[in-house]
Amino acid sequence: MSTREPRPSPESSALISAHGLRKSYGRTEALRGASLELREGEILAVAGASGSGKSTLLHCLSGIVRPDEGVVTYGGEQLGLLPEGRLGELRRSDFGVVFQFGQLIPELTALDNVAMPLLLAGMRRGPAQQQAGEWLERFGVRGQAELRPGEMSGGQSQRVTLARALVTGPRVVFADEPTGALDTLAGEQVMTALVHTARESATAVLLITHDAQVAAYADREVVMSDGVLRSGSDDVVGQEAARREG
Ligand SMILES: Nc1ncnc2c1ncn2[C@@H]1O[C@H](COP(=O)(O)OP(=O)(O)OP(=O)(O)O)[C@@H](O)[C@H]1O
Repeated sequence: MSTREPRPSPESSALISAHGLRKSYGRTEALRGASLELREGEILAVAGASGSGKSTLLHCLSGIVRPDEGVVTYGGEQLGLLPEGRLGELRRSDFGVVFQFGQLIPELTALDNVAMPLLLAGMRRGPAQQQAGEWLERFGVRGQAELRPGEMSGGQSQRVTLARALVTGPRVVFADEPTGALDTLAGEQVMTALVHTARESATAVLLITHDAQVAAYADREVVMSDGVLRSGSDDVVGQEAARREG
């Protein structure tokens, strides 16, 4: 369904790299020199205690928040140097985001929610709805196409959210506790659907979770602790370098 060009294998170099990220909110240092790499097609879990800085990291990597210090590079471009317009374009075309809940537009049906990013990208209504329907099918929620978010279960609603995040064929999906509000079975269905689709389309996934069972779906896991990533050999090396420089 994606029209993207073929890309190098998942073993190739970093798609996104972050080096020495620092971000404070008032006196709270949410990030204190975090570095990591996400490779093409890789599923990377970021674990860590509540308040350790995981969501802030995701916001910096996806260009939602600008770090106070440090560099995020995506596909060779430094996000910090991009004008707001280009950053917005990149977020719409190359990045998909899935949060814990509440991202769907409550007034729209599941079908229209999933068609929305395609309409924003300039696709006509008919083809956008057709493509949205195919993505609902893929995530097992075609039967819910005409329902609004308030009329669906949490698991169904999250699968619609995944369809919406993936419908534009992003190269990276940022998922912040995507199963956090679900029971075990619904969580497993959502993770299976996400991982299957990501593998099929070689989409990289940055997955934030405190749940070891969810992290087990990833290729690799790093742990955030007090604003730095403490494990994962590549990342530790990056942080050591950032500390020496900083
Ligand atoms: N917009 C904000 N304004 C003020 N403080 C913030 C903001 N965002 C995050 N923080 C603070 O920064 C720190 C890191 O928060 P962050 O949400 O990144 O952690 P987290 O590891 O994702 O936590 P959780 O697992 O509970 O979601 C926390 O102390 C938090 O209170």
